[in-house]
Amino acid sequence: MFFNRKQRISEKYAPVGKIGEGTYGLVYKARNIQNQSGNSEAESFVAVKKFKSFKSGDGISPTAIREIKLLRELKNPYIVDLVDVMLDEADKALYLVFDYAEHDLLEMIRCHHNRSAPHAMPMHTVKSLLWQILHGINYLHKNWIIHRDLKPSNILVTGLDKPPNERGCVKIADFGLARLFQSPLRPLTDVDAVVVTIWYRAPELLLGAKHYTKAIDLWAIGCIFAELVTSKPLFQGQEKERKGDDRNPFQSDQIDKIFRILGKPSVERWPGVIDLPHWSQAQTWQNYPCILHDRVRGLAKGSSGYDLLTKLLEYDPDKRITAEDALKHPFFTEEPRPTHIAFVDPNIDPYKSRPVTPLDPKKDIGWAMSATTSGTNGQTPMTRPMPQSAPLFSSAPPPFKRTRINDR
Ligand SMILES: Nc1ncnc2c1ncn2[C@@H]1O[C@H](COP(=O)(O)OP(=O)(O)OP(=O)(O)O)[C@@H](O)[C@H]1O
Repeated sequence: MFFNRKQRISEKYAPVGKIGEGTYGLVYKARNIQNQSGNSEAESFVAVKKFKSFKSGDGISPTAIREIKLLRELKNPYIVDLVDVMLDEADKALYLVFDYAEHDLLEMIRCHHNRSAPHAMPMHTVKSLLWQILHGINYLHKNWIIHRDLKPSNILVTGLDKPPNERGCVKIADFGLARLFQSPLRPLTDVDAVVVTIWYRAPELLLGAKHYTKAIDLWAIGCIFAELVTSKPLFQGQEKERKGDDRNPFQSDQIDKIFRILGKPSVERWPGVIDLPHWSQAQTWQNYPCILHDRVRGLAKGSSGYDLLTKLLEYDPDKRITAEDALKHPFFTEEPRPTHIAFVDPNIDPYKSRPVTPLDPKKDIGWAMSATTSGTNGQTPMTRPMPQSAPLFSSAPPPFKRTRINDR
């Protein structure tokens, strides 16, 4: 199924428009043409992620190919489905085709933050989103995959184009790609001024820990939980740019923002902190009282929701709650109970549809323009499913330029 059928991407998916530009490439909305055979099936959409050109001869390693295969085998209701992997011979690009989701948390939160009419996200929605995120991450962690880049734009949510019982459902995106296409501690800014947000980054990484653990995903989930409740990022540090050889500078402002809200960690509370490279510098800073309850007023101090939040935002990664234990927390057995449909009414989607930008012939080359080229001269780019040993990238592909997340 994965490698054995030769087929052009344009035979399976018709581009509709562009929906985004991430670190690795452009993302398009496309119509699934094969689903349209017969009138009975409803129109279905996919998101096609185009990874930038590969040079023939330079290669993706067999290990990376195995990992993409592995990603295709991961199936969970709360993980975005990778439905196809294709190579385009003409524009030398790799296309990953995902199931389409109408929303992401960045846009949903923005809708509640709306300056003219701010309104908090309903607690049923907050709890259902958090519960689904934890289920998806628990599944990934059980499969030994650490997401590493959890943030609101990577948490997708399905809309009304899906059947009623599949609406308002979380689909975690962008997992696994980090390990495939970036070095473990990717610089925060790259040659093309790509900015990676640090707001969801765990304190152990900020203080210089060299290894990713599952606990870093739980920290990010804690930050996202607080943001769902307040419609504002909890720790908004200023990113320090990389200079010269220093690819991962000490993000002192981000750690300062955390200390100012949670208080500075003590060695008694987090014994391992003394082994972290930047602790000697950070420990000299002023101490602050914990004011978390003041920042997350939607969760009363003695409530189960507040208790779960503090367990997710535990400084010591060894003591931080796991996804499995978080799912057993009393917060989820109290009313309102979480459901797999996060909308209050499955027939009403209160969020704006994802903006789709028209295709630009100057930028959207190859398959994205195939809808126009195929009709004229029949020269549609030849695209085929990825062969097992196909060379792609010998090293990480050049990242696309993107806007800062806080500017979006
Ligand atoms: N399966 C999908 N369905 C619908 N939209 C998607 C899908 N996958 C990604 N997107 C959207 O496409 C846009 C770009 O996504 P992408 O993951 O490439 O970048 P990002 O998350 O914005 O940044 P980064 O690459 O740094 O993580 C985002 O708005 C994202 O929500």
